[in-house]
Amino acid sequence: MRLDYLTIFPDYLAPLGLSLPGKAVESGLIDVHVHDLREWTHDRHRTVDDTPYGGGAGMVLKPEPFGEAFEALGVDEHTTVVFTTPSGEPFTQRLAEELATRQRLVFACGRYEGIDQRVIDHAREVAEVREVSLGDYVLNGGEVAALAITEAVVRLLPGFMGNAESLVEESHTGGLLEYPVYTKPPVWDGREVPMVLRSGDHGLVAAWRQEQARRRTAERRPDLLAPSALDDGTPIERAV
Ligand SMILES: Nc1ncccc1[N+](=O)[O-]
Repeated sequence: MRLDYLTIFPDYLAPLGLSLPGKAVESGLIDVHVHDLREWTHDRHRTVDDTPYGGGAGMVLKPEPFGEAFEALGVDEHTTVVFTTPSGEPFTQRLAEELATRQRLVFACGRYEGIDQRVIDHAREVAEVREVSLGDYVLNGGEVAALAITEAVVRLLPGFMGNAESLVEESHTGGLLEYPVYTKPPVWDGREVPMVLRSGDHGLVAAWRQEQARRRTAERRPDLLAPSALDDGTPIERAV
């Protein structure tokens, strides 16, 4: 998978060379390119933003640099352009799984009051476009969201996580939150590991974990259990 990032703060995406994504780069699983949007400006001040038509506070990112960057990067029908924006669709594990099937992602990171709408309209004519939000809060820009989405997507790529098994029982994979986990020592701080987990009875352990996952989900995320108004009747997969 090739990943390109368009940003006015390229240093913000430096972590892409570390931890999980870094390993994937070395192994050739992903090909990462971070681009400073100002590469596609031509004035002395390398201007990327201007005041909003219609008035209002703040600045809007101009369309020309993005248009030239998409052209230079060869954005086409084989590309998925991800605009990270608070007005986007919510980022979920399901969307991560969908993006993990794409051959190329180009992240367009907004800043200030956002990107001129014509950039998005133009991109929709030449590529697949997803406007994605990390959550219902306002960050200063889309770089943090691009990093988070990258990590969630890249770790799903076949052959990326050393132990593919660890991808199976995770929060949000089976529609429920993950059960509590324990490791040695058997007693710590006067607290014992639940005996069932040390019973060696895999059936009992699985049942206990399923119950813990359902209880935790009911307490913290009842929305994951209640059929939503948008429910099309597809049953929610249960954690194994
Ligand atoms: N929440 C956000 N705030 C600003 C820019 C991008 C954002 N996001 O979630 O992608």
